[in-house]
Amino acid sequence: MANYSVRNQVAIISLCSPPVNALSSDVRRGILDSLKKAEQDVKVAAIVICGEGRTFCVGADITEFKSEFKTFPNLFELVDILESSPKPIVAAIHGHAFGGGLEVALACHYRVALSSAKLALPEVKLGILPGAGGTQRLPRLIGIDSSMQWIAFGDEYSAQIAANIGIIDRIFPSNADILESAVQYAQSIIGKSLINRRVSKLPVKDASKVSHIMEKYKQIVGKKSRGAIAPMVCLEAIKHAALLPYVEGMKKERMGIEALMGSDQSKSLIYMFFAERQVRNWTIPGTGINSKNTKPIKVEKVAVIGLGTMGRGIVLSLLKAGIKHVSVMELNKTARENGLLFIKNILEGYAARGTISETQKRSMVDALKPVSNFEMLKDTDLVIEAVFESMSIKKDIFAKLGQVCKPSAVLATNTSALDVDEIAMVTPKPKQVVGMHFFAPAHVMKLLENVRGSKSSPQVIATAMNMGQRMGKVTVLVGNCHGFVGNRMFRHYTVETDFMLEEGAYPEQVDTVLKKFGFAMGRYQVGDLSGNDIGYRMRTKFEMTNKQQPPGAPERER
Ligand SMILES: CCC[C@H](O)CC(=O)SCCNC(=O)CCNC(=O)[C@H](O)C(C)(C)COP(=O)([O-])OP(=O)([O-])OC[C@H]1O[C@@H](n2cnc3c(N)ncnc32)[C@H](O)[C@@H]1OP(=O)([O-])[O-]
Repeated sequence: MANYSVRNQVAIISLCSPPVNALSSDVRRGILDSLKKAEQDVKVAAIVICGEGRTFCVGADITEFKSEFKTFPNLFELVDILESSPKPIVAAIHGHAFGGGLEVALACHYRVALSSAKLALPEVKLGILPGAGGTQRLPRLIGIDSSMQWIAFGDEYSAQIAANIGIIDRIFPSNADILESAVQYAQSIIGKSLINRRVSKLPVKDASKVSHIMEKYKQIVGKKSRGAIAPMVCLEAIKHAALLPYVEGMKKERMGIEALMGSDQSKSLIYMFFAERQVRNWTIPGTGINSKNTKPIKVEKVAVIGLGTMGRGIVLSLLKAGIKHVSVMELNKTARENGLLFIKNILEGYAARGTISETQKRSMVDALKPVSNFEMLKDTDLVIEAVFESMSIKKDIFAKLGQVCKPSAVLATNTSALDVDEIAMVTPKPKQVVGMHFFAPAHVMKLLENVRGSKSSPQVIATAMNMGQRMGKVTVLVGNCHGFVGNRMFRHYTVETDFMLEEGAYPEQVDTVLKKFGFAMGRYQVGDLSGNDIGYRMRTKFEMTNKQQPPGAPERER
């Protein structure tokens, strides 16, 4: 749906489809009907398209993909109708202009945005390409090179970056009223020629360099998006913008999206998109307790115990989440020094690449508080233990934490398989204990498995879930059983790869095939990173490794 009103010669078309103004068929129809009204009204001299609520528009409605091409106007028809309007149209962007939302904005004659707005063409992350002119209009505005960067990786950019490269015409402060500012802007452009404002009519500036740029991105995409089909199809579509007239380029873009939509890769990525959102709505089966009716405990001070591979990654995740007080406890002096150095080097790297500013880097370093004894953790809100995977060591630590930490402190164990209830029982308040199972390297991997012990209180669970979301993790609540969910799934994968070793393959051969298929790391590389000894200890503990078996006995018999 879209609402229509007129203010001082300016027609306002506001997208109204909470929560994110996705371009469903109703919204597209609403825009078209409003546009007709504005064009027919002689008192209207300019048009503003904006979004109601928290955002401008996040793109096509993913739930309607199956019928996307069937209902008029579909998005690729709508953008051409908008661009050919005889009255100037200004896109007023706040929140997000993503995917089809940005493509609508590119079809408008002017684009203004709040400085806090974010822009992206993230279709590639759904296994498709921008199919409403994005691959044809963006290169005409910002060139082939930047377009390949934006479209083949789908990352989001700030309004300021978008303004610097020519997508946004005017930025307003983040606290400005976007609609009021856009209406004033629209009044200022009334009567101006639209000749250079229709992006599809512009030439592509760096068109002559397309082959060279294409080669560069093919190399990058081949490494960064191994096995993914959509990024290469995106590059091809952008190449056509340089080589073909707009109308022909659009035909190629359409062929690209039709080929990708409905592919297994796209179906899986769309499934993931919704699944990642669904897990935020956690529930404790059979109790009526859920994310909606349980509040997390306020967490300002966090401590991490252990600065090995996992601990370092967890500390970095907390710093990136903006936690201002992260105590790090590692009794071994060399491990402590190495760990802190590792963390600082990673932060330096982020700052050098521009992922964080120098000021953010300094405040993250300031947030690091090395501590040398348990007493120093007494006013910590959340402690995450990330030491060696040994029940006796963990029990020892939790017994001490139970003595020194304040009663409301949440005590989390980063175990990958151990019984959270057994750990909790050594503390005076087992309801404060929960599992937070990170995956190595914890500052990179998006998955966090929070383990609900039989005594964990709803508030403690809510706190762990909330902290995961603050860290930007896909945070899943699971029950307490051997290997939880992640490692139970991973086990089937490792069993099959281990069969291959038994049948004569080398670990590096197995890894090469897996990486070629699209895995970021091979299975044996993962083992080296997280420590093969951990798996060995688990198997031994559960008597799955029978030392009486002769060498060469297949894994299923060991
Ligand atoms: C021909 C077509 C060509 C075109 O090029 C194709 C496209 O545009 S493809 C599209 C290209 N665009 C994209 O890929 C952008 C996809 N969206 C995003 O990346 C994030 O939503 C965004 C970062 C924008 C906001 O993050 P946030 O503030 O944390 O908010 P949130 O993420 O929690 O979402 C809130 C609710 O909205 C739901 N929902 C969201 N988007 C869509 C959608 N497009 N559709 C339907 N639903 C959508 C989401 O499931 C959730 O529902 P629930 O029931 O409450 O769980």
